[in-house]
Amino acid sequence: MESPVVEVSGLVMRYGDVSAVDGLTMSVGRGTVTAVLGPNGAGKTTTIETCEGYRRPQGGYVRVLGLDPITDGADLRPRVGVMLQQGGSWSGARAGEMLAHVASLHAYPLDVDALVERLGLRSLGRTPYRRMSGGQRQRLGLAMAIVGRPELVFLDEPTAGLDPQARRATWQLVDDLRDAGVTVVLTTHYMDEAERLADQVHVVDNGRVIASGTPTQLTSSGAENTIRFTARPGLDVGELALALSSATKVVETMPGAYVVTGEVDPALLATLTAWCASNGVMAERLSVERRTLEDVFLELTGKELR
Ligand SMILES: Nc1ncnc2c1ncn2[C@@H]1O[C@H](COP(=O)(O)OP(=O)(O)OP(=O)(O)O)[C@@H](O)[C@H]1O
Repeated sequence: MESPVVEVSGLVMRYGDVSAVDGLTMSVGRGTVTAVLGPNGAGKTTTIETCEGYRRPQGGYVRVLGLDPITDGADLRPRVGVMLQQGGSWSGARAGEMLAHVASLHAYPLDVDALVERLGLRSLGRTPYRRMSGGQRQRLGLAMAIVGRPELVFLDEPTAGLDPQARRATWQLVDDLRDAGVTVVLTTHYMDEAERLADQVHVVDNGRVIASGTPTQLTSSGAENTIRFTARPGLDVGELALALSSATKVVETMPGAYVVTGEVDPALLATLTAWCASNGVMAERLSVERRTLEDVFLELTGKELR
């Protein structure tokens, strides 16, 4: 099997008495988009910053492109793009200048002008960094992370605080990176973003990975999904439930409104419609509702605030 692009094994990180990362293990395959999700303070940023070589593991190890991010930092820097949660630019610098500077440090940079256009940074003109809005800084940070055509990009909350247009532009850019074979590791609090972008999701809580999989695997594993339909009131829900399977529940929530919960698969749907047909029932407005990644996330990490 191809070796992972990022390998984190048993990582332990503490800040004084605070355990930030507690034996975290995950790997990232080449050319994939991986989302790291977790509540505030779960240890995502600490883990990513360790992969970027900003922190030294206190336990376990981290390999990036097969190298040690600290001792092999000089080899890794031209190959890895980094977008930090907090900007990282000189207060007087202008977007075009910053990008041109970062581009000049790389052998085969992207076209700076095209990138400026793409991320809507053109209108900034001579605006210095300190006067840019949060979203503009964010977009500049993203541009700086990718201008050097890296093989691997770390994006820490790339769309936090962005307006819907900029969010979509960022998503498109991540899609393009994947198409170009670039490996992307991102953290996000937007579950729809993870669902939309990620090939692989790792859910982190209390400094450990507590679930991993594709968004579809996570939303369908052991899933209690739901079918809703309307029909004439007073159907024999007990008999219907029996016809479906022992683990399925059927409830008439209001006269004529039915909710079926259980492991919803194609066979169950077929049995349901067959039962309706043989009982002369016209099921209307039938919909299958899959759990969202947000539902799964809240089930895994609980609902209380961190
Ligand atoms: N420099 C630091 N000094 C002390 N404690 C820190 C420091 N950085 C992080 N921590 C603590 O380590 C834990 C993990 O923080 P981290 O920033 O890695 O979490 P996160 O998952 O990225 O959270 P968020 O989603 O809020 O960005 C938290 O309890 C945090 O308070």
